[in-house]
Amino acid sequence: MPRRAVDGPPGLPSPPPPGASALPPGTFAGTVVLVTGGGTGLGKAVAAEFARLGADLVIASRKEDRLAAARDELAALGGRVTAAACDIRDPLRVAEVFDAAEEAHGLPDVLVNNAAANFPVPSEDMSPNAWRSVVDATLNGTFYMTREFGRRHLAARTPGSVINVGASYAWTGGPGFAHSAAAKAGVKSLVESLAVEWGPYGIQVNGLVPGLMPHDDMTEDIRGNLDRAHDKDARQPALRVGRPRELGWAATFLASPYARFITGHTLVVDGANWQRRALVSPPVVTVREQLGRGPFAE
Ligand SMILES: CCCCCCCCCCC/C=C/C(=O)SCCNC(=O)CCNC(=O)[C@H](O)C(C)(C)COP(=O)(O)OP(=O)(O)OC[C@H]1O[C@@H](n2cnc3c(N)ncnc32)[C@H](O)[C@@H]1OP(=O)(O)O
Ligand SMILES: NC(=O)C1=CN([C@@H]2O[C@H](COP(=O)(O)OP(=O)(O)OC[C@H]3O[C@@H](n4cnc5c(N)ncnc54)[C@H](OP(=O)(O)O)[C@@H]3O)[C@@H](O)[C@H]2O)C=CC1
Repeated sequence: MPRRAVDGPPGLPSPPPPGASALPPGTFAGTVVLVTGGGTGLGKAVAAEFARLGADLVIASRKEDRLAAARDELAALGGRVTAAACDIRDPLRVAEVFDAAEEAHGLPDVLVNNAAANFPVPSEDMSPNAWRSVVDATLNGTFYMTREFGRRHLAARTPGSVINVGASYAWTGGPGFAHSAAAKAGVKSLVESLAVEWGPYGIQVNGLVPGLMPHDDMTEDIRGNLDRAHDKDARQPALRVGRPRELGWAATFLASPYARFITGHTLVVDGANWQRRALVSPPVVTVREQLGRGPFAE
């Protein structure tokens, strides 16, 4: 397949079509993959790529209706799929999800910590509970899931692979998303700590960062702000946004036998958008203005 038509548009080429897999058929046969937030958006896209390669799935999040719909969609790709309702901010519920997974399929071999909470808000408007809500789901929930996975594998003396979905503002900071950026920085740090702690036990821990990958499940808050940023493709060095399946292919690679020596690494799938820096940038627009908010009033 040519990478680009001779007279095609500039920018990075389009990816293969939906339904294509990045690895040999059956790469994950006999493997169980647990994806948090696997009922929507990028989590569902990641789960789908594992299913196409033969994995059984456990998808976990809070809303049972969305989980049930996704379970049926994912099961149509071949494997067995269990949906587990769970708020990952509750460590007891997290343990119960692993119990349910073990009962239905055996201990998951792969954990994808994809669930997160986020909304744009100027920091001066953010309530303590808003901060807590986002950090609790994004950082604490990721730790509770990872801890449970690690403890069970250490006890069973079995190898495993953890993939933590991050965001590039873990490195750069995220004006308008201070809670999420701080939490994602913590998630990235967890990858680096736990890869070293658990390498001796055969457990890989990697990070995976999507660039802008719009999808139909985006929350109203995020979608609303995205819709205001017209011409999204032209604002990326790739001259296009990412496709959720591109994250799925990267996740399957990181968890595959072909990546056994990769751990403690965070792979960014964003067409180099986060490295876009200039000494003279576009004029500063405050977060309040970007969000269409009036002057701060206590
Ligand atoms: C500025 C530039 C814009 C550019 C746009 C580009 C966008 C690209 C972003 C790319 C990065 C994306 C990263 C992601 O993480 S996307 C994942 C997003 N998905 C989700 O968040 C799904 C789950 N989310 C939720 O369930 C909810 O949205 C919520 C996070 C709010 C959690 O729900 P929960 O039930 O736990 O919480 P509450 O509803 O009780 O609220 C808790 C407190 O938070 C306050 N809150 C809620 N929303 C807002 C808001 N929009 N602004 C300010 N404050 C908010 C709420 O009032 C509660 O606080 P109080 O008790 O003090 O009132
Ligand atoms: N889309 C993008 O462009 C980008 C996304 N990301 C990251 O990708 C990941 C997926 O995002 P995306 O698919 O876009 O967003 P979604 O809003 O579609 O996914 C978030 C998922 O997390 C679940 N979730 C949220 N809170 C909890 C909780 N407390 N307990 C259990 N599950 C929870 C939600 O399910 P439920 O409501 O049922 O609980 C939902 O399925 C996130 O980590 C996000 O930070 C990073 C950069 C860019």
